[in-house]
Amino acid sequence: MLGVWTPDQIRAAEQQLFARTPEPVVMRRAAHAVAVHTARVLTEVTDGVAGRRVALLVGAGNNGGDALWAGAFLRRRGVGVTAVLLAPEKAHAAGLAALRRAGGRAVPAEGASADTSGIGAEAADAVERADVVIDGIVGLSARGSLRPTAAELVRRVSVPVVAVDLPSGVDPVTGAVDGPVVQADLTVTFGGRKPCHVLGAGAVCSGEVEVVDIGLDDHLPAPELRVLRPAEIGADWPVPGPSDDKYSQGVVGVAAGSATYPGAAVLASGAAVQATAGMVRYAGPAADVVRSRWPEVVATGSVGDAGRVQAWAVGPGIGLGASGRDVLQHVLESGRPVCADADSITLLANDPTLWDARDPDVPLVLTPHAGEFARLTGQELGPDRVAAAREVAARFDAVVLLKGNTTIIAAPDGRVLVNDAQHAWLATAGSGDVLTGLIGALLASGVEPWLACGYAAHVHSLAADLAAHGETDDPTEPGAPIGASALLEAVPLAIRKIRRAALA
Ligand SMILES: NC(=O)C1=CN([C@@H]2O[C@H](COP(=O)(O)OP(=O)(O)OC[C@H]3O[C@@H](n4cnc5c(N)ncnc54)[C@H](OP(=O)(O)O)[C@@H]3O)[C@@H](O)[C@H]2O)[C@@H](O)CC1
Ligand SMILES: Nc1ncnc2c1ncn2[C@@H]1O[C@H](COP(=O)(O)OP(=O)(O)O)[C@@H](O)[C@H]1O
Ligand SMILES: [K+]
Repeated sequence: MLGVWTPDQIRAAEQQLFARTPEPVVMRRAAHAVAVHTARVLTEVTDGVAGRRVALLVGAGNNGGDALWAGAFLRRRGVGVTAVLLAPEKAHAAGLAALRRAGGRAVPAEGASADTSGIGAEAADAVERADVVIDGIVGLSARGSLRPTAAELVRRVSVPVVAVDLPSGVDPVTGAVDGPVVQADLTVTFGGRKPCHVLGAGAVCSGEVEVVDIGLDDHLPAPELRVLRPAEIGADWPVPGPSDDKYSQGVVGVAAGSATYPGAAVLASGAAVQATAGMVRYAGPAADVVRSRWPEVVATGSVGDAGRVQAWAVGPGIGLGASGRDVLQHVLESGRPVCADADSITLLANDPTLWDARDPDVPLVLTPHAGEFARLTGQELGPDRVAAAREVAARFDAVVLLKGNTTIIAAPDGRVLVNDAQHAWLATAGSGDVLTGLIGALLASGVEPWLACGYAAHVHSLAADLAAHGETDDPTEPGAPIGASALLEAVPLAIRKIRRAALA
C-alpha cells in the first residue's frame, strides 16, 4: 500500500528530522530533486536541458524557497532561470541569494505592465517564454485557492508545470479546489504523498506524483490514508486452487431488484459471477430474469429459501416498502457479512430499529453515494469526505465506502483507503449495482471487508476504463461512454490486468 500523510504528520516528522539534519540541508535535498525532475521534463519537452528556459513562480514561504534552490541547481546545468516573486519582501532569502549567485534572475510579479492585469512586463515575459514552469507559490501552508496575482500569472502558463510539493490552489488536506488553481503535469513531493495528491480535484491537478526521499521515513507515523497498488490486489484476488470446489470458495447471496427493477438484480448478480468462482445465489422477485441472463446463478424467489451463503449483497432496487424492509432484516439477522447498498441504506436511515437486527460481531459494509450518506447521517456531506466517512464508520461500526469520483473506504478503527478513479466513466446508471456484487463476492471469499471494498473499488474503476477504451486499451486514446452492462463485461479484463501486474 502507498501511504498518505497529513501536513501535520509531515510537519511533526520534519521537526524530528531537523534535530539531526539542519533544515537548509533538507531543503536543498528537496530542491535538488525538483531540479532533477524538471530537467527530465525539459528533456521530454525540448530534447535538452542547457540553453532552455525555466520560470519559477515563487511565493512567500519555504515552498518558494524550494523553487529558488531548484532554480539555482538548474542554472548550473545551463538553464536560463527567472524567478517571478509574488511577495518580493518575503521571498526565501537564502534561496534567492543562491539563485542569484548561480546567475539566475529575479523579477517582481507585479509592476509596470503593458496591460491592466497588474503583472509586470518582465514577469509576463518570463512566464510566456519559459519551456517549463516551476510552481513554488504555496505548499503545505496553503489556505484557499490562488490569490489574484498568482492566478493571473498561472492563467498565462501554456507549458508543462512542475509543482513543488503540491499544486498551488488545492487544499492540502481535503484536495478541494474552489477557485483558480495550478494544473501540474508533475508534482514532486517530499517524504510521502499528502491527501491532496489522491483526493478529488487535487488528484487531477497534481498530475503525475513523484515522491522524493528526504530522510523523513524514520519519523513518519502510521499514514492517515492508504492507496492500494494494483499488484497487491492482483496477488490477493481470490481464484480457485486445486483443492477448491464451488462451495469452498464462498457462496454469495444477492438480494436485489424487484419486478419493476429487475436490472439491478441482473447487474449485481452478474458482477458477483464475474468477480470470483464458487457460487452465486440470487433471492428475490427477479429470479426468472436473473436466471435467463446468468444461468449459473442459483435463483429463488425469497431470501428465506435462498440456502446457505457466506455473505450477502443487499439493496439495489429492493424498494423502500415493507418487502424491502423484510429482506434487509432477514439478511442482517443471518449472521453473515453483509454489503448493504442503495435502498438498504435509505431503509436503515428511515427506520433505525432495523439496526437491532444486526449481530454487532458480524462485519457490515455500507456503500452510500452522497445523497444516501446525507440521509444516513442527517447532514449534507462537506468538503472533508475522509473525516465524514471515518466518523460514520465509527458511529455505525461498519466499513463505509463513500462513492464518488474519489471513493473513500473507512473502517471503524479509523483506517482509510482511497481509490481515485482518474476518469468519470462510472457515472452511469447501474454501475453502483455492479460494485455491490463485486464487494459481496469478495466478502463471501473471506477477504477482510475493508480490503474487499478497496479491491472491488479498484477493479470497478479499472473495468470502466478498459470498457471505455475498448480494443485500444490505451488510456491516452479518447474513450467512449459505457453503460453498466459494458462495465460488467470488462470485469474479467480488469482482474486479468491486476493479476498480471502481480506477476511483474
Ligand atoms: N515538510 C518538509 O519536510 C519540507 C518542506 N519543505 C517545503 O516547505 C513547504 C512549506 O513551507 P511553509 O510552511 O513555509 O509554507 P508555504 O506552503 O510555502 O506557504 C507560505 C505562505 O504562503 C501564503 N499563502 C497561503 N495560502 C496562499 C494561497 N492560496 N496563495 C498564495 N499564498 C498563500 C501564506 O503567507 P501569507 O501570505 O498569508 O502571509 C503562507 O504562510 C512545503 O510545502 C515544502 O515545499 C521543503 O523545503 C523541505 C522539507
Ligand atoms: N464522476 C464519477 N467519477 C468516477 N466514479 C463515479 C462518478 N460518479 C459515480 N461514480 C461511481 O459510480 C458508482 C455509482 O454508484 P451509484 O450512485 O450507487 O449508482 P447506481 O445506483 O445507478 O448504480 C459508484 O461506484 C461511484 O463511485
Ligand atoms: K506548489
